Amino acid sequence: MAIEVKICGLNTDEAVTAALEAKADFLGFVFYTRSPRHLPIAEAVRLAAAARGRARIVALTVDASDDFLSEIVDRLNPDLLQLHGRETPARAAEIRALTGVPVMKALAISEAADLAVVADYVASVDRFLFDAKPPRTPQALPGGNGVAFDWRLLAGLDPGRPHMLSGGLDPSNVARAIEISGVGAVDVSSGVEKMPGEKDPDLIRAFVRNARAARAASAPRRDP
Ligand SMILES: O=C(O)c1ccccc1NCC(=O)[C@H](O)[C@H](O)COP(=O)(O)O
Repeated sequence: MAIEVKICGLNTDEAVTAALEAKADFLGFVFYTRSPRHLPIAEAVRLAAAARGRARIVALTVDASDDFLSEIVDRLNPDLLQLHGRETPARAAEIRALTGVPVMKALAISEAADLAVVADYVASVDRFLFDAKPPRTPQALPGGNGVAFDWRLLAGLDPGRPHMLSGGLDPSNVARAIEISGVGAVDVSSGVEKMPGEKDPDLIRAFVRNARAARAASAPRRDP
């Protein structure tokens, strides 16, 4: 079964076109003002128009308010909400009920013990995104830092929901990351950029190609 690929932090027509032509499965738009990938909602709506029906549209937020989430959902109509902050299981369930949109909870991983919270979230979310812990620096973002974690921690894991691996992936390591972790889906942001916030179409194409060429060790769960 083909590996699913999400390209996150898209912010130009050129990058969206590259991701669609490469047949990425998910296109992520970041709504977080501290990020170099942050987009005003109107710009995300414009960029996402080309993607609708060709790839799933993901809206990434960080501890967003009900009002902001409702505005994103009303205007962008995303297929998935990526929760990349400190949202609790109760808050994730609340957001899913409020918006009616499936949610993917990002969990920061550096050791096996960090996976224990999966059980707390499983009833409240539709997908998991396993990402690295951000560096402990004042300027670090909650994600998109280009930092990897030990992919072996995910080998053989069944979190009860479809899951994606992210954190420090790039075209040169994505196939190995898939083979070691056994995941059926991967997510990338800074590994397909020339500099923070500036996507490189060639790297996007190479990432998708190399991910699809990897030998998946396990059958991925599908949908939503
Ligand atoms: O990308 C951002 O700027 C960002 C900001 C705030 C929260 C999350 C963010 N990105 C999350 C992603 O989905 C990234 O794709 C994921 O963390 C992997 O990033 P990278 O290691 O740069 O590939």
